[in-house]
Order: sequence, then structure tokens, then C-alpha cells
Amino acid sequence: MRVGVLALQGDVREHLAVLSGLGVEASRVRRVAELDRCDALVLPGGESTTIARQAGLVGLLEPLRVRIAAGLPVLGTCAGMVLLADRLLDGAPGQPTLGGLDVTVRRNAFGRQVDSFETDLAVAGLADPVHAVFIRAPWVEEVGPGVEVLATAAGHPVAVRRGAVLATAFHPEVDGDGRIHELFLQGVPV
Ligand SMILES: NC(=O)CC[C@H](N)C(=O)O
Repeated sequence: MRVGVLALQGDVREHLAVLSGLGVEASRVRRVAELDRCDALVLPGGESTTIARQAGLVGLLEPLRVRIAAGLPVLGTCAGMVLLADRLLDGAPGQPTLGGLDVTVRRNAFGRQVDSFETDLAVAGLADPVHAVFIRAPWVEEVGPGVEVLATAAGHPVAVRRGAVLATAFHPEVDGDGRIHELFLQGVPV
């Protein structure tokens, strides 16, 4: 299996490190030909407006939408969760998303109280809590039918999954704990 990490902006290197630590073949995706070779994709944390703008500039916006809508397994973390949202609240004016996950996401949702925080979070499917790092993080405001909530913080879903699409509001790539990536990879059909 070949996992791509969308490498337009954000913490790409951290995701590549976690994936290769798990023994997975992982590579950067910056153009359509690289996307075409992927069996699964990671949308990293960073700045969703920048990632979307860059994707538009390199002609990846529409190919990403098409692949995701066709069932490409995707892990989106923080900005990646924003990008996966079918509906976005508090986006920048005209900010596009890729969609693919039937959720409403509120961008920078935790930002009004504290910009960044860390907490130990129980995640469905994992035996022990995950040390979750939230950085200007979104939360999920509403989930559509069939979307499973894996974790909540401040009363809002912060990890959700539907089929092979998993999104977290936090950054499982920054603390080197590979369990969220493993959970994602378990959902990728082989
Ligand atoms: N750490 C992050 O990925 C922050 C996400 C950022 N607030 C956004 O809207 O894209």
C-alpha cells in the first residue's frame, strides 16, 4: 500500500515520519500524477486556507475532490479535518473545502478560549488515551448519519470516522504516537 501525504503546506514531515515508523511506504503528493499513485492519503495540519489555495494553484483541488468522493481512504488532521468537511463554519471568505466527510466543522473553534492546549483523550478503538495536541483547532459541530464519533473534547466531537475517512481536530503526528495512524490504516481496504 502506498500512502500519500498532501505536501503543499503544513506538518508533512511529521506525518511521513509516523508512517515510515509504522513500516508504511509514504510519499509526498504535490501533483496529480503523485495523487494517482496513492492508495490512501493524509491531509496534514497547517493552514487550511493556504493548503486549499495551493491545491487550486497546482490543479489538485478538483482531482482531490474526485478521488475522495470516489472512496479514497483519507486521514485529515486539524487543517485536514477542515478540508474534509462537507460543511464549514467560520471559514475564510470563499474558503473552499474538498469535502468527503458528512460533518459540519467549525474552524478555529477552540481559538476563542485558548489558542492551543494538550490533553489526554480517550479514543474509541484504542485501549489507552492519546496525548492530543490542539493548535488553533477546529471541532465538529454536527455529524451526519453514519459518521462515528471516536473522541470528544469540551463536549464536541474531535475525532470522527466514516468508513475509511478519519479526521481529528488534534495532531496525532506531532507526538510520535502512531496509534491514530494505525487506526486509520486498519480501515484502508487491502
Ligand atoms: N493546527 C492546524 O492545523 C490549524 C488549522 C487552522 N486553524 C486552519 O483553519 O486551517
